[in-house]
Amino acid sequence: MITVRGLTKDFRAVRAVDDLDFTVEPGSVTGFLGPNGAGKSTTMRMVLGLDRPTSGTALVLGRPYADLRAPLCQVGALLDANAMHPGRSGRGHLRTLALSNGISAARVEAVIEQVGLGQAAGRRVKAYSLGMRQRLGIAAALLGDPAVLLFDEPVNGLDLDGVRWIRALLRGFADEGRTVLVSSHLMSEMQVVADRLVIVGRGRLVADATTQEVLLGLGGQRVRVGTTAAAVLAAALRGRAATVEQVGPDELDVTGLAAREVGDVALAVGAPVHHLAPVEHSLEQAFLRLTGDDVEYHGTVPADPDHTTRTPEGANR
Ligand SMILES: Nc1ncnc2c1ncn2[C@@H]1O[C@H](COP(=O)(O)OP(=O)(O)OP(=O)(O)O)[C@@H](O)[C@H]1O
Repeated sequence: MITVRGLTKDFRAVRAVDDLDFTVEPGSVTGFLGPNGAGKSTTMRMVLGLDRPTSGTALVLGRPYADLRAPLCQVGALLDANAMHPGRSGRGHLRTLALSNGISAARVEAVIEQVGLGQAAGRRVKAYSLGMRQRLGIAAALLGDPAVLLFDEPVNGLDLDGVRWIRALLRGFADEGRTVLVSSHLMSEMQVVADRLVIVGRGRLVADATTQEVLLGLGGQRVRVGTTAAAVLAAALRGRAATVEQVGPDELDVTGLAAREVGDVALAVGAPVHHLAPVEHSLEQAFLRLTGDDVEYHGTVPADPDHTTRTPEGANR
């Protein structure tokens, strides 16, 4: 388990992490999601004792990382796949780590096989592709067979095979009961792999919920209804405490009532219904709604065709 409480980190004038609170439980994959510069890496570094918090705590298995007796056997981490001695072989890199942590050479061979580097283990790291480095970094994280695993952007730069392999690996670790925290700025990736999401923007917690809850707008299921009596229906729905947004001349988005209830209200006020369906949001849309104001660096993007469906009420602030 990873427990983060009131975690804050300032780099001079920059508040990289701002009073974060969240818990990562064993047995599921928790996605740590946020735009570039949101503070994900800094948070992970503090969990791993590599950066000192300005205030607050980050505990692994109930202790600060520095107090763990055999850290490599309790926590495995992949932070930067390029942080390896380029002149060493993959096997040499793992043996050095193993030696300094009392881990056997047999275990080194086992993790080499587990990550599929058998053929390449004798080659120097500088000849490795990014995908091979990621595999080697993951082998290092697995060396001590730890209960807690942290991966910072593990699919960056990987081809589809590599991405699928990582997905299966993360799922397997969670199913074994390990605690798995995996950061990414790729919403589509997290939608596939994460059971829970901790979403940050500008260092602050934006959402902490199951992936399903985030997809449903953090509990606010939305129903889109097409009717030529939009004004009448909107007034009736508001009378039932629903939130209603006109998204087209003959179209309303309704939050706070199920599709069936919206249909019943329409029938009661005699509003003809042309279509009626729950709106499925992709995680990408939910993410943009949640972090829209918290992106550190905005680029210029084409107009969002779905902009009309955005409302602020899904945000958990
Ligand atoms: N060592 C440092 N010195 C000064 N500022 C830093 C340092 N490390 C991070 N920052 C700043 O802290 C903020 C958070 O950065 P961080 O790398 O933690 O974000 P991130 O969510 O991991 O981003 P990315 O997805 O781009 O990796 C940024 O504004 C960054 O510029």
